Amino acid sequence: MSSESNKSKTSSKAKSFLKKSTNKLKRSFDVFQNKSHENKYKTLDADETDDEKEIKKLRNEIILLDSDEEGDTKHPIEILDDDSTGENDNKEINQNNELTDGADFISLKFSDSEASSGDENKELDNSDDEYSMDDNESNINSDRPTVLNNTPWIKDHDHSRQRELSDWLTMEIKDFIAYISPSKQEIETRNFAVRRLRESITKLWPDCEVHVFGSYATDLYLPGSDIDMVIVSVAGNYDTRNSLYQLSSYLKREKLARNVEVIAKAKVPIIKFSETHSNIHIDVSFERTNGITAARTIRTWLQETPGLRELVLIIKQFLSARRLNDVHLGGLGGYSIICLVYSFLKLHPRLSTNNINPLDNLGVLLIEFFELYGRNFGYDNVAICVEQDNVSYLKKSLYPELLGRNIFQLAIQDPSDPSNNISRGSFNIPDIKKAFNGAYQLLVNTCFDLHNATYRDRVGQSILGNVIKYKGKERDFKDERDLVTNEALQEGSEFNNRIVRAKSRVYVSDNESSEDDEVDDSGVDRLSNLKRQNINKKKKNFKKSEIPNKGKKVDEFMGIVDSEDESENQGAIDAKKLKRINSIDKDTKREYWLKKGNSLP
Ligand SMILES: Nc1ncnc2c1ncn2[C@@H]1O[C@H](COP(=O)(O)OP(=O)(O)OP(=O)(O)O)[C@@H](O)[C@H]1O
Ligand SMILES: [Mg+2]
Repeated sequence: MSSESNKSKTSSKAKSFLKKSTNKLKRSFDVFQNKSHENKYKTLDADETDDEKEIKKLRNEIILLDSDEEGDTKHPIEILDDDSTGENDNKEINQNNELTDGADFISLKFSDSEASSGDENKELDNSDDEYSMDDNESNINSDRPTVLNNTPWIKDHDHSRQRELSDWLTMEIKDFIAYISPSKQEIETRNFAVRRLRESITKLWPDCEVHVFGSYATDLYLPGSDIDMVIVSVAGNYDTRNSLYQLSSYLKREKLARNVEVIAKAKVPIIKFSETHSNIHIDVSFERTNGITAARTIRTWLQETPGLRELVLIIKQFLSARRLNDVHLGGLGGYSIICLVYSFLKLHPRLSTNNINPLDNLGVLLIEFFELYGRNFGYDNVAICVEQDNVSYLKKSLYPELLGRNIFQLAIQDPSDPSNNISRGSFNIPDIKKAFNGAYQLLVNTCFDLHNATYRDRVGQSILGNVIKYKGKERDFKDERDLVTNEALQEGSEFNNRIVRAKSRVYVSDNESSEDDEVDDSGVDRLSNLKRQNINKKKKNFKKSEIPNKGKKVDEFMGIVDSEDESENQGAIDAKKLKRINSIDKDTKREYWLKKGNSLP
């Protein structure tokens, strides 16, 4: 057969594949374009439970944050305190605050009367809108004070001569990301804080390991983001109230922490504090490895999904500026934001068919993100699944474990625990949805206005300014991530590599392998296995039927290695964690072999 006909065969195959996958994706998106879909969000407020009403009430009593105050840098970029003289520091948000009086375009105290304002934007409103744009929002009305001070990222970065507004927006997004990305000094400060805490905590508890997860370990942090740390040990015995209080006293005594708070009664008990040198907020949890696993997954997503970091940081800043990112107040946490953006990008028909380049189309993608989650997403019908190789939408009704008390609750299935809804705490979906819809309209309106403006009027304008609402300290505009290593990111990646190497050495004989065995082959999961084993040891005697009966390398699989095997395994698995696992005490080993022996017929 000629190479020509081969070529045409391949290209028709490729076309048919493209068509099939586009159709599949179109179907996925059809969920949101159901013509008969009835907008039920108008009545969302009425569905609030008493708890939610109470928390809403509380939200209006949030103390204003003062980012300059010693010991509090949690949200240096909060917009709540708009008063540069500092006169209003630490006052409660009251009816005059910009968040409650609707001066921000997301009115947190949304009422029917507010909904009917905004006539000037009527033609852009759709009939379902609960949101109407405030007159003050337009970026380009010359009667208003310049927004230049609030948009430092456009300084010396003028894109006003771009013909396509979407290109301008893409460039502005990139400028903002460079502006908000960490400087060398910020990375060093975070590294130092982690090192200092790790060294001190392992002095107190020599048998523990201190890991970093969350946004610092994934490079998805804003200047004010906290650092999430977890203490893990082979024995798994640090998840007690006693440990919580022991560590919090130690941190205070050693002057490692300020503003220490012990949250003992939560589902995940933690200690919260500010690290004394850096003032960075730290959350320490105990004996939970799922955050480390999640960080590993997110790093992989970032590597394979261009545009993810940019959009996540924009959405994070957007929600943080409106105080809609705090899960304790029903907001959307960092992990949920990542999953929303990731699933959006993976399921975007034009991205998954390689029809457009995400980095060249960040502007359009941002608008589409706001459109999807602000207007079209069927929160009541659709759950999001971000499993490896299976990013998809699920029919919510088939997953009762993901349903919350409210049918409009956002549902994101946790890839490492399918029964966990990552966004279960985010009960304030009505305001989040309004905010996204507001951002959509604001961006569309601003682009429309700028499109019709003269080039002279465009100079010095920003498309993103009112969406971003950045009011933090002036930054140096330097993304210096390539000048200094983020040690948490590096440790995480090294850990990944070790897992890949370890995977190739781990096997169980075919006829004896079980599903459980095959998933649990990472260092972290070995640790979990071992912990589970220890817990079992404490709780019950093994019945014969429950005793593991694995293939010849099951000991390696379980992280339990006899001394003669050690040299071989040590070469492949030089991880500190695994060394620790390998050096578990002889009683555990004996117990394990005993059980193994008992299982023999
Ligand atoms: N509801 C949840 N279910 C399971 N794991 C969660 C949940 N919320 C948080 N986590 C874990 O905690 C980590 C940190 O969560 P967090 O919400 O602080 O996000 P983050 O990426 O660190 O964002 P930020 O920069 O705002 O702190 C997540 O990466 C995830 O591993
Ligand atoms: Mg965090």
